[in-house]
Amino acid sequence: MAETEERLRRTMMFVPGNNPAMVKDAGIYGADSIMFDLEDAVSMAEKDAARALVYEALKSQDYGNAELVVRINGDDTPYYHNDIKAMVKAGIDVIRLPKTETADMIKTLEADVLAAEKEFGREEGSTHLMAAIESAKGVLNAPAIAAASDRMIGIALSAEDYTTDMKTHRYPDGAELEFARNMVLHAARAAGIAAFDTVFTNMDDTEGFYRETRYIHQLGFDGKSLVNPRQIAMVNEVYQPTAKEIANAKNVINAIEEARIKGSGVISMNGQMVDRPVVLRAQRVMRLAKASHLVDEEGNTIEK
Ligand SMILES: CC(=O)SCCNC(=O)CCNC(=O)[C@H](O)C(C)(C)COP(=O)(O)OP(=O)(O)OC[C@H]1O[C@@H](n2cnc3c(N)ncnc32)[C@H](O)[C@@H]1OP(=O)(O)O
Ligand SMILES: O=C([O-])CC(=O)C(=O)O
Ligand SMILES: [Mg+2]
Repeated sequence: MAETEERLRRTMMFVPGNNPAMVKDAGIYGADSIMFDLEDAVSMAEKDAARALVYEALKSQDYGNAELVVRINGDDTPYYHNDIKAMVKAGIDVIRLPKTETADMIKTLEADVLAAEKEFGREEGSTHLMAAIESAKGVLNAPAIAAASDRMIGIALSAEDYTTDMKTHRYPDGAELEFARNMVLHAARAAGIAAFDTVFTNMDDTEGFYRETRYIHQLGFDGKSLVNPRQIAMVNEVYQPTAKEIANAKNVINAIEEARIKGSGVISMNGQMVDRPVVLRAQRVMRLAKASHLVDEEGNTIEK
């Protein structure tokens, strides 16, 4: 992937760090990002064993092109420093801080990660960060959290803890999450990083999962945190562009290329103005189409 090209992050799947079979096989399902969990999926008694298991897996398993993320334990726990050290030593791509409430928490994490990179001889700055927003305070501070470090690649809403903090619970229509979703999304976009929607935990409610995914796709989220591999294909299906969107994107890209050759940055295509934002959207559609195996590297439609 070219350095400047935006990475697709439609699916970030939680994998309980204390489950050897799940940790071993996590790469076979095609998630864009695999998120090993050392926090709430792991009981206190298993914290050290889970950290060791994930460390060994990162050193020995091949997870292909998936981005590798770990959700560490918070800085108010005795596990936080050991989690950071082990994961940086193992060369994790991204550390996800749970229950992030302030920009200072990210700045502290950044300093701790830098110290670990120096200690274990890893390239300084190579460990990226993301924050999970799980409380009213976190939501209100989301813009500062998202902009707290150059290492930040995204912020995620975590609705299970958030609705508990708000003294409510999750409803099918999601009205209780409207403000938080919009805050997280705007904070991410303003900082130029990715926005992730929260998990959907009722594995039997396929219709509800599709409804929620279509909704967050419409809002503009990059993707969702997931708890089960069966959810990956459903998210990809919602995020894959339609044949009409792909055809239109190709026309836009061809038209702007012709305009560029003629020395112009804006042209009219079937009565519609085509300029930079339209081109950027078209390029994103083509990236999604490639990732969804609907077109090849050259942009030609793959016949099914
Ligand atoms: C609020 C929060 O903090 S959420 C984040 C913390 N929670 C988690 O991490 C939970 C992760 N998810 C899970 O543990 C499970 O998916 C459950 C408990 C939700 C459902 O479990 P099951 O009903 O057994 O799932 P299912 O039958 O779909 O499993 C099918 C296969 O996928 C595997 N699998 C299921 N979930 C995962 C996962 N998250 N990661 C990797 N593999 C998984 C199973 O091991 C099984 O593999 P097998 O066919 O080789 O035996
Ligand atoms: O990050 C998530 O979506 C899962 C989580 O911890 C929460 O909802 O509290
Ligand atoms: Mg949580």
